[in-house]
Amino acid sequence: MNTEQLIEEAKAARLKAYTPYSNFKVGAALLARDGRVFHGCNVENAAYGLCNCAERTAFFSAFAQGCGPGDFDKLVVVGETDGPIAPCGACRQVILELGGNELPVILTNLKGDVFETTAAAQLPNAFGGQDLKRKPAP
Ligand SMILES: O=c1ccn([C@H]2C[C@H](O)[C@@H](CO)O2)c(=O)[nH]1
Ligand SMILES: [Zn+2]
Repeated sequence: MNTEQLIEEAKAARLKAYTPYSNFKVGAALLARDGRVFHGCNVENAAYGLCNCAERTAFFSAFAQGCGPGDFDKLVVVGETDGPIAPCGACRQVILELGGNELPVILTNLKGDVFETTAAAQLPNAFGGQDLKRKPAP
């Protein structure tokens, strides 16, 4: 599956978004190394803090269907933004740990603007599992 096809998958995922509060629909398509494509969309809730973004929905769906960390080739995210969508900080954290440093991340919009980056580039100086072992000796 090429990037253009994965962008179409992300647009299809976006149509499944549940956004009665923001009316801001986002779609994600996550390509696994084995060729499977996992859709993600944002799913909102009247308790606003429980809203889940498209990016995290895609990763959590992939894990629920047997994928593990680093099992992915590419992530596409599409929003209805003026320029390419910018993932929130929570998603950048999850994309980095579950997708791995080098995961290509394609950010786009409905007009066809595209920004190609990587998981690590989207979250400099990230907190990670390694930091949990960096406590000073008591
Ligand atoms: O990259 C993004 C940015 C925002 N949202 C969602 C969260 C919320 O449902 C709505 C408005 O922030 O858009 C995503 O799903 N992905
Ligand atoms: Zn997010």
